[in-house]
Amino acid sequence: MAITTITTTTTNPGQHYNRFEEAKKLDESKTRVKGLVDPGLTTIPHILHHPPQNSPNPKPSTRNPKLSLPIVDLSSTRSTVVDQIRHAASTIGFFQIINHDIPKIVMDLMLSSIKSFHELPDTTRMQCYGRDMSHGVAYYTNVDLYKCKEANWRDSLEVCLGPTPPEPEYAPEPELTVGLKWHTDPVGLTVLLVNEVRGLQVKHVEDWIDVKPDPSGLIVNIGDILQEATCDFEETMISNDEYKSVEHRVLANPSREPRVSIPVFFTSRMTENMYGPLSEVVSPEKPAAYRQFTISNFMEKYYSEELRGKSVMNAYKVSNI
Ligand SMILES: O=C(O)CCC(=O)C(=O)O
Ligand SMILES: [Fe+2]
Repeated sequence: MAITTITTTTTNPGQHYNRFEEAKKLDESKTRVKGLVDPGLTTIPHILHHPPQNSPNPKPSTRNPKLSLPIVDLSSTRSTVVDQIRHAASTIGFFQIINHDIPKIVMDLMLSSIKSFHELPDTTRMQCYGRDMSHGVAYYTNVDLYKCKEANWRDSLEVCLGPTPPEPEYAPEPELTVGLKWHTDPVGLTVLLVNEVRGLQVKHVEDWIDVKPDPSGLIVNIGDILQEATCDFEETMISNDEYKSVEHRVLANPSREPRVSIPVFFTSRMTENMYGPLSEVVSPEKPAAYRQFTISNFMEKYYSEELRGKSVMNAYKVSNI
């Protein structure tokens, strides 16, 4: 793994700090960002300071004050649902689904069990800390801790659910987050369950839309690689810009109640198969906007950098070759 040392200036001119050393200290202490506030810390370490351009809009958008995520009601007729999803996927790139038949009690139990995991005594939880996904489970603070300039206020429990689920002793638990830099998801589709603590924002043209989650709904967003969920996972495509993988971020959580989110990422296997825009979405008027790629190459590229908007997708644009 390539590790980059980035040294930046503190807010006090003239003072420097070694970002890599601070990242290493945070990682090796296994305290995670939650562990920083547990003893009652009132200031945050420098590594978590973001420049103003990463900060949230101070006010809601004045251009589009009413913008919100489209709702797709899964109890409607199939053709209505298909039309609504197609429209949402090709405009905002995000939508909320309601009437999905997942009992509310199951959703609440998922959220509360994740919260309980993150609240386990340090000694128990620290045993799980690590970035190695070879057993299908990892638990760490900041996926790009050694690559990013500024760290996010976010601890994650990552579980690989398929094709081989984790061994039983590694209990699957998704993740808790209270702050995430703007990014797109390097997957086909993300289905997201969040608790009542707000924070998710979605970029639409020049605005950041505050997502107001429906308590019994699920949020869905289009990822960089749009996937057709066939049984053998072979039919993968980029929709040639027809569907939008949009930038989103999570604001730092000012409340005492932790923000819990459970994103389930649907993606393809890491094969050497070549993927690219499907022939159905390519025409003389709309030639392929992306070159062919392998999922493993795409993922390697994505995780070799810090989380950063659409930079990886753009690297595959035909116009950028
Ligand atoms: O926590 C959230 O609401 C969003 C999480 C997210 O965007 C991600 O994990 O990719
Ligand atoms: Fe995301």
